[in-house]
Amino acid sequence: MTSDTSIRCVVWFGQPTSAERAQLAQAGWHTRVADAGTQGSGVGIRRGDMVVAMADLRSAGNDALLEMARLMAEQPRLPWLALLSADTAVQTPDVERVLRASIDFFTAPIDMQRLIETLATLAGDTPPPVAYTDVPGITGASPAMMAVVAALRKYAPVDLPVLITGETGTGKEVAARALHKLSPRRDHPFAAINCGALPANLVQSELFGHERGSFTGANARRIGHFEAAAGGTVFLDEVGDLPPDAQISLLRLLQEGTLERVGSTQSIKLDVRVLAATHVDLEKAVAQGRFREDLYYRLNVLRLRMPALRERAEDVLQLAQLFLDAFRKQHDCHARTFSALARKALIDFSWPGNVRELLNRVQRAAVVAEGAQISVADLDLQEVVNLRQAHSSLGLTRTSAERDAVVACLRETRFNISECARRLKVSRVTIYRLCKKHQLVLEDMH
Ligand SMILES: Nc1ncnc2c1ncn2[C@@H]1O[C@H](COP(=O)(O)OP(=O)(O)OP(=O)(O)O)[C@@H](O)[C@H]1O
Repeated sequence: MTSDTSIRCVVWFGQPTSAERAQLAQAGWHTRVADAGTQGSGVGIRRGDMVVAMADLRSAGNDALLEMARLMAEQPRLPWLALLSADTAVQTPDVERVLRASIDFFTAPIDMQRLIETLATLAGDTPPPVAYTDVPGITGASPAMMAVVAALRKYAPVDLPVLITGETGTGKEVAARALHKLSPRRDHPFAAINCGALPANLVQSELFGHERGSFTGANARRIGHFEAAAGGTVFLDEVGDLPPDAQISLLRLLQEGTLERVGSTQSIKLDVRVLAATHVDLEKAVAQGRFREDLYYRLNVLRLRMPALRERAEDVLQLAQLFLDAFRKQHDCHARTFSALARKALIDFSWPGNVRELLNRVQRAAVVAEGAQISVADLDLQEVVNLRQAHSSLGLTRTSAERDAVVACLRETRFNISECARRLKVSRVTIYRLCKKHQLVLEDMH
């Protein structure tokens, strides 16, 4: 974190041009030129300063390059950026090492605007991810999330039950809280109850309360969660787990707006809005007789489906950065961003545990990451990368086998396209298409 007195400094290993220095100064960055060979770790970093290191390879000779790679290995906590000339040989091992250790790289002519934007991101200046100010807790700008936000705005002021569906960790409770906060009930209580976690013999008393002496251990009158939330909203998570007697009581509350405490026959009038969530197929539970059909219709007046994270890949990076930034505010952690490979893995992963899993993985990665960027290994997503590589090498194998088969058949048929098509059991047009795809020029092959 930077403080008011901290400075923003680019420690430049190499030679910045005066125009580059001037533009950085204008953006609030002080440039300190350092010599990789002599300065090593003594770059004069003050605690609290925001420092970014620049590995300028544009005119670096072999020795400077080696020094730079060594320095980067020694200073993994510094965020490094690399500058390349148009003819830097990027495939050489030393340049590769530098690029791997860099958060980003820029090729001459340097796009100073992008460079300054990157510095601002590293300093934490980027505007927070799109968080809908009037829809608290909801982040994401994907079309699927926009649809959710539109539904939340529409449903919030209507005093009817909402059935929220979606896989585990998709944000059903977040959506329920948003509905409450956007509704006229916002100044009254919000109670979230996981029906699956209530002890079976106490569900009725937990939800609707009990009178003194109504069962063994009921030493005093107790009001239940519904009464405690009077005037507000009750969110019933895993509503499909409610036992039959609690289903009847809930139906009565929804139909007549009344409840009875366990051990009492007195009806109590109550004003609460009920939101319910399920990650199981409630229709199936109705068909199997495990859930009352009349209650299902009462709860399912308005329906909201929370999309799985894999359906909104656009949101993954935004959420990941949001979770990392939030973690950094609370903990001393070096990680500021994600490596390019880690970003790709985050997008490619299927996220069976949805947003909750993303949050957990990012927090764990932030703890274990050694440097400024979170790697694939920190996220424990190495398998995703391996799978992608396996797919791409399978693709390459298929492509080269296809090319070989076409070339062999063309040779055998003495470049008779009709005969080749007949033997490969494809049309003549397909043979021409395959020749084009594999860049086979028929005249060259004779
Ligand atoms: N759109 C979002 N923006 C920011 N954080 C989110 C979002 N959606 C979910 N989260 C976070 O993900 C975690 C899981 O969300 P939540 O508990 O609402 O999921 P759920 O669908 O109710 O899960 P379950 O079915 O397991 O009860 C929470 O920490 C929540 O804050």
